[in-house]
Amino acid sequence: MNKLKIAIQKSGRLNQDSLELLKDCGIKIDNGKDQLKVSARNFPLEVLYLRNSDIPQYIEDGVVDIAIIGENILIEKQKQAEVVEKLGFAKCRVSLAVPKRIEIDEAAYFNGKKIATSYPNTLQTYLKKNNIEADIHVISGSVEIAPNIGLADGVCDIVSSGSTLFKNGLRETQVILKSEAVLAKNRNLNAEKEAILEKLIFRIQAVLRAKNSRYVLMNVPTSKIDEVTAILPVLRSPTILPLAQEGWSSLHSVIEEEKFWNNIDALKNAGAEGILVVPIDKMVL
Ligand SMILES: Nc1ncnc2c1ncn2[C@@H]1O[C@H](COP(=O)(O)OP(=O)(O)OP(=O)(O)O)[C@@H](O)[C@H]1O
Ligand SMILES: O=P(O)(O)OC[C@H]1O[C@H](OP(=O)(O)OP(=O)(O)O)[C@H](O)[C@@H]1O
Ligand SMILES: [Mg+2]
Repeated sequence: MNKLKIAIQKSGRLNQDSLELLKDCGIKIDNGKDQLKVSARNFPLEVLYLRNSDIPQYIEDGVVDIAIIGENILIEKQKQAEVVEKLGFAKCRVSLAVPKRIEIDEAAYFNGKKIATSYPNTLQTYLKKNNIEADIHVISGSVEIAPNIGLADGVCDIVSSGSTLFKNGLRETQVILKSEAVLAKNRNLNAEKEAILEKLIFRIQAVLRAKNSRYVLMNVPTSKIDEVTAILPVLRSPTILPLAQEGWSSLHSVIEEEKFWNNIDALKNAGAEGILVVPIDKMVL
């Protein structure tokens, strides 16, 4: 049987979350610490553990069919690949930063300046779009140290919490792009592989949807059911069961976690009590 080949980062920030996602999709694979290629035990999927920066080329060449990768790397490598699903982890941005003492915020500051980066294509595209002529100095890591050792006037690198910039006395001035882990695919998959991919995407979407949602149960005076229901942005309509105590009902529903917190006061004011919030494993609409 035809198998879909998926590239996963061998080690690094994406590795664990990628494997976890496949596991949550019910796909059983052995950990590839020593192996570079492992077949899933219960799904037509072959996992290849690769270096992040090599993956875009492998997708374009069809060495792998799909991959879990940071969208910023896909953009940087400028290879043929299609993003099919955003996965919600490894959220970061690629930004320009300067030493704190520089008080200029305008991108034009970088005219005639030297910028250290591991993302030369992303930076070049940004500079060109903004008519800035700067000298790009490519380094493969520890970019944030460059201004302190006199290697560059500024940096272009990944920022998440901002603590690496802070520790190195730098200040973020421009966000060039925002990124998160994505599922990307080769543009010319055959019909059989497309069918397997569709099954995988179906599972991934069920997992991601469930991650953001909660099952809520609450006790509500039966006379207040309409009022409480109006507050809850529900899937279809809530489940309502009578409580043993006369005049009270138990109301069950599914709600996005953020909306739950935004509506909690309104729910209580409307008479809901004994509110339970339960995680959901998978969610198929
Ligand atoms: N601090 C961060 N916070 C959130 N996401 C990040 C952060 N740093 C990197 N990322 C994202 O995670 C991806 C993997 O980062 P990681 O540092 O593990 O690998 P790498 O050094 O880019 O690649 P390689 O596997 O080639 O060594 C990046 O491409 C980016 O999309
Ligand atoms: O804003 P922060 O939360 O501090 O994250 C940003 C840092 O994270 C990444 O480095 P990483 O830790 O992946 O090390 P690496 O350079 O060895 O890849 C990135 O290159 C930044 O240096
Ligand atoms: Mg890194």
